[in-house]
Amino acid sequence: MTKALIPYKKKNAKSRLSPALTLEERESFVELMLRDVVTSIQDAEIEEIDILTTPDNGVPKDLQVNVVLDENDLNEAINEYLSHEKEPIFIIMADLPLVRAEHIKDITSRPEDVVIVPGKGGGTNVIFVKDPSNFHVKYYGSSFLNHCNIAKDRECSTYIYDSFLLSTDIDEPHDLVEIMLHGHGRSKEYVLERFDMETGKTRAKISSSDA
Ligand SMILES: Nc1nc2c(ncn2[C@@H]2O[C@H](COP(=O)(O)OP(=O)(O)OP(=O)(O)O)[C@@H](O)[C@H]2O)c(=O)[nH]1
Ligand SMILES: C[C@H](OP(=O)(O)O)C(=O)O
Repeated sequence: MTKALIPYKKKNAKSRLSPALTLEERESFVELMLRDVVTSIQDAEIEEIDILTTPDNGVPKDLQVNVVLDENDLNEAINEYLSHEKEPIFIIMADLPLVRAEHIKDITSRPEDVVIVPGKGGGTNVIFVKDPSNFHVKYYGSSFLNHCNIAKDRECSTYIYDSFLLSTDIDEPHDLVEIMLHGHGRSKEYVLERFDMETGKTRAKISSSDA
């Protein structure tokens, strides 16, 4: 049975959003994005969700998830987790509030050994791996290429899942407008409350609602 794994960091999360959000706002906002991701996974009928986080990062108690604590960095913590798993794992980052249940159902029903969803700029937003102990992750930098190479080295058949919404991780202020345009759930409510949208002849962008 497929399990979902969400790596999650709350403390000083999303430093690249600092030009738009204060520390307190970023820490509240990542929790709302996490809630939206969890809801979509539950809507996709994946019953077991593990949130991999560090001891000082409170996961809201009302979420129906398991909390797995590991103080090591992202790659070490995930690789330790994968090394003990025998069933398929759907690894999704917590900064993907645009994910829908349909994406998750499509990805987890693929026949290949590994499915990778690229993030913009070379990152990796989702990895679905059928045999987790035969895989390891290498996030940061051009992690999409790292993960394609790891799958190749392990002789895994691989599918690259092409999706605008799932490739849109929320890293930088300009990504917030995508939540206004295409989001749902609590993160969308938050962004609509906190910012205005500027539209015109150029791309839509956020502006401060109290400007
Ligand atoms: N368990 C764990 N998760 C992490 C850690 N660092 C980041 N994450 C999670 O990994 C995913 C991708 O992280 P980033 O996009 O780099 O998020 P971030 O580190 O909060 O953002 P920046 O400070 O802007 O780089 C998100 O789901 C984070 O919550 C970590 O040290 N441990
Ligand atoms: C974790 C990292 O996220 P990014 O910095 O690309 O958002 C990656 O996808 O390798």
